[in-house]
Amino acid sequence: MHISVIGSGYVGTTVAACFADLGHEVTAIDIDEDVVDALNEGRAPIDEPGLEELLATHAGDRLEATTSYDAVPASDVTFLAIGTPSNEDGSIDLTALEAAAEAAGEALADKSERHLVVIKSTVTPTSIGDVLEPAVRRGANGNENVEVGMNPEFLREGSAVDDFLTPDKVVFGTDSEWATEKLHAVFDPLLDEHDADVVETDPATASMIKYANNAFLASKISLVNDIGNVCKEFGLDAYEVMAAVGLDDRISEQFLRSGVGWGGSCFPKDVDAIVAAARDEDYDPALLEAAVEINDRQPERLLELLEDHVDLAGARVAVLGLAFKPQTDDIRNSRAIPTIETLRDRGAEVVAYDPVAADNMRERFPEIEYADSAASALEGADGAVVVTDWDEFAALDEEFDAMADPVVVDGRRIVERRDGLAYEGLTW
Ligand SMILES: NC(=O)C1=CN([C@@H]2O[C@H](COP(=O)(O)OP(=O)(O)OC[C@H]3O[C@@H](n4cnc5c(N)ncnc54)[C@H](O)[C@@H]3O)[C@@H](O)[C@H]2O)C=CC1
Ligand SMILES: O=C(O)[C@H]1O[C@H](OP(=O)(O)OP(=O)(O)OC[C@H]2O[C@@H](n3ccc(=O)[nH]c3=O)[C@H](O)[C@@H]2O)[C@H](O)[C@@H](O)[C@@H]1O
Repeated sequence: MHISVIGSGYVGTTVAACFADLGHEVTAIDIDEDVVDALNEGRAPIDEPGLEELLATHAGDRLEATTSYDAVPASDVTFLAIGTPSNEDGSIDLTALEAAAEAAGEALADKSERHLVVIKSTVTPTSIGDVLEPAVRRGANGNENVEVGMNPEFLREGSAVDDFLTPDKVVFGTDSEWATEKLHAVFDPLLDEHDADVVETDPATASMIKYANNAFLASKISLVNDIGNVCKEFGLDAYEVMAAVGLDDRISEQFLRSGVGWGGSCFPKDVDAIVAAARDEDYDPALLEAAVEINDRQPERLLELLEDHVDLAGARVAVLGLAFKPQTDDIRNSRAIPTIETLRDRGAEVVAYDPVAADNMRERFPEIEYADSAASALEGADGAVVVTDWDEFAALDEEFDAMADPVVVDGRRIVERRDGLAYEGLTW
């Protein structure tokens, strides 16, 4: 099959490279020429394990990239993987996706065979019917051969290729059997290799499945954080408690790590977007609002625990970990951001360290100090907090002895407790 993928960011690049690997002819389309050049040279514009290898194998062969939409009508199916950020009020901003949907429609205005345009981006349940399908139709000048479907994506940053190629489920949201069959033709090479559940539904339900998935996972972590805070009050270890709770199949052992909370480019924006969409329909999703509030409070609790040991005004505090999770340099909505902001508000001098994300954080906080190792961040510090669970922090030991006062508040349960180190766990 010939597939065009519009948008070559985290999702679009991964999807395009994986479709090529599954044997399809793929054209990746992006407005960013640097991204297009990188793809054509077989280089990954983003850092994801396994992606560079796939691109190097397929670029110039089954995969090509371009800034032109001319490849759209020549393909059998088109996927749209454009960003869907938040407006100021948390609601979904469809501007970029709507523009790309209309441009895809324009490219298809004269196509005489049926063509499926699939929304891969995360969009609210009314987005396709109210905004995106009309945009495609407007562009296509009413060409009845063009149909719109939805295929939400569940991959995680840091394991994008592996997650895409070994999904638990794939969701096809379509308005016709023909469109469902097209999506089967796209995904059957994957489903032949890997057993995954296939959910066939309509586009609005498919959109909601994606939000329900992310809202559930984010709320699960917030619930675990709430329970973890209670554990801490009783002097109990939330990790021991949740390890036992997770043995219940109905709960599962995954996403039970309590601590400083969830960040990243999707959980915060997606929970905000579905909350805003629900409020638009005059429903207040109280549990989702509470999940956000608990998440916002965790960095503050981390620093309250530090303040039990250190007077923050004038103190030198090491912040270990800046990325929103390990194995990425992505700092979007990282819990390190409110942590650093509050430390500075309280008059602390911040020295930050992350193995890969420091350059990105420097753009956000150019005025703080960045150390080139955890050891040098800790040297002479009056206190330390751990915000990201990088493996290397588990090996820290005598480095704490070089602190002015060896105090660490661990927001991710990664540092080893030992004599001579005042250690506080956030929820243990
Ligand atoms: N990042 C992730 O891990 C996941 C993201 N998603 C969803 O997938 C969607 C895309 O997210 P990302 O890939 O992270 O976004 P991104 O921001 O990394 O990539 C978007 C790409 O679209 C390009 N673009 C913008 N306008 C264009 C146009 N008119 N024509 C062609 N290209 C255009 C940009 O240059 C950029 O390369 C979002 O809705 C997101 O919520 C879903 C699952 C996972
Ligand atoms: O829609 C998306 O973009 C994606 O969002 C998340 O993926 P991602 O944000 O890449 O990363 P996760 O591994 O889910 O971690 C998100 C945040 O939760 C935190 N987390 C995760 C698990 C846990 O037990 N505790 C916890 O605090 C992480 O530290 C991180 O800050 C989802 O896991 C993906 O399924 C989804 O496709």
